[in-house]
Amino acid sequence: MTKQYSLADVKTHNDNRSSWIVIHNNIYDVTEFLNEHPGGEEVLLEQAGKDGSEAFEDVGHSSDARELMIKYKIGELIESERKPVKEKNPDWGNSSTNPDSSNSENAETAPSDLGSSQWHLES
Ligand code: HEM
Repeated sequence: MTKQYSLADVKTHNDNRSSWIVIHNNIYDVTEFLNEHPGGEEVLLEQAGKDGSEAFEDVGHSSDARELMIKYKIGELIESERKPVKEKNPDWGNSSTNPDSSNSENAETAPSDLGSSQWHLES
């Protein structure tokens, strides 16, 4: 059974002794993950005790990251506090980067066309 918590519950876990973060109505206990997070513990602590969905999406986390989260899930928000989830496509690149604009006239890094065929991920 998935446990349910309110935002008020989450709010009490807002430092490095206990860090809970809400992402898309799920609650994650990232206390043990703080010093493993590739993005650093600072950013996690900044979101600890609250809803970090937007911050999480802004980073454009990989699907690996999304898999990894499952491990830290401890529950869900109570129904009355859930928000509609606007998930971005977890695929490479998203809305803001249109493949059409890969008109590599302005080739920043690739030396002629020997470079990687993969398009450049700004993050
Ligand atoms: C349980 C929650 C989270 C997990 C499992 C997680 C996991 C990861 C992973 C695996 C990466 C490496 C890059 C990637 O695979 O996308 C990453 C990078 C990063 N994460 Fe998270 N993350 C979580 C929450 C957050 C939150 C709430 C923020 C808030 C801002 C955040 C900010 C970042 C940043 C800034 C980077 C570095 C991006 C870069 O250096 O290019 N993460 N995270």
